[in-house]
Amino acid sequence: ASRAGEIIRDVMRKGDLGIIEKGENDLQTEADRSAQHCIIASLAQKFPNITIIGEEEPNYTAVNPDWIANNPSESVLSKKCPDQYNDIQEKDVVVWVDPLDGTSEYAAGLLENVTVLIGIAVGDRALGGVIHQPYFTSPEGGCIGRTIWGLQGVGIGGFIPKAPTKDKFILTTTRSHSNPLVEETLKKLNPDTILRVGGAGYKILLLLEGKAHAYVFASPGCKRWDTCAPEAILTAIGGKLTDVHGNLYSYSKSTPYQNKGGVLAAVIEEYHEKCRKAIPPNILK
Ligand SMILES: Nc1ncnc2c1ncn2[C@@H]1O[C@H](COP(=O)(O)O)[C@@H](O)[C@H]1OP(=O)(O)O
Ligand SMILES: [Mg+2]
Ligand SMILES: [Mg+2]
Ligand SMILES: [Mg+2]
Repeated sequence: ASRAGEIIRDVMRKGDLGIIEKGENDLQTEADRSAQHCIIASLAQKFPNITIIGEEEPNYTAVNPDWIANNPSESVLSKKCPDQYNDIQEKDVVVWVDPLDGTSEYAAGLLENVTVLIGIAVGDRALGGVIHQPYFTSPEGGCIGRTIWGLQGVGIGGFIPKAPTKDKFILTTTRSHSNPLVEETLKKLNPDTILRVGGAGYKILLLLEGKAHAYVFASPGCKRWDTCAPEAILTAIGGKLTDVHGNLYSYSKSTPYQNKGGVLAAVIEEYHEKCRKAIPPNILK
């Protein structure tokens, strides 16, 4: 994920984004293509028998050898693998790759919103995930980029979550893909503040930082690669990511890609429940 983050920064630095319109309000850039190539080639080389599903169309040109990441995180490898994973076979693993989440914001120069998402599923369930934020700068300055990971049974790493304030009710939602359903739902939930930012990954970072209580997007639009890594990370610390009905998405290799029931996510289950109960039947329908 961090190698992909370097590629994303390189493309922006060179200035030629190579934008293609995949559909209405749906862009792809050279950074999306190259970052996906890097992640898929790196994973496929090491784990030839897993299934990898990426957002972008596969790119069959030879991969730049410089893009093959081969420097595993020692701090992650030092953790004990929970016994529940001992019998997992490579062929049972599905990796959902969103090489650049927040493409609209990347193209608009809102770079903090950009993340790289890699989610690991076994069977239906999202078990592990990585969110890399390539344009994060620490308040002390210096190091660019941060990587947050989570694995059920282990917890999360790279980040210490903060609890949100109890004095206000803050929601986060889409910046660039709103519609009347999304807006009606937000109105019904009656938050004190709505943080409209780009990317599913970035909204999960806002939840982990305690800047918002819940992520509410009552509309189709997101796909499995947007939510697999976020769901795994939230679940690893007792949080929840579901559709607006409260149902978990399947991440098996045969599942449809569209998250037709929208997104409802929170680190603290109480806030997930509060939002779920307040979504009116006409929206759920
Ligand atoms: N209508 C849509 N068309 C394409 N992608 C969408 C749409 N709605 C959401 N997404 C994807 O979900 C992410 C989160 O949505 P939003 O930023 O609107 O909250 C987007 O950054 C985008 O991912 P990506 O940028 O990887 O294509
Ligand atoms: Mg996209
Ligand atoms: Mg995305
Ligand atoms: Mg993307």
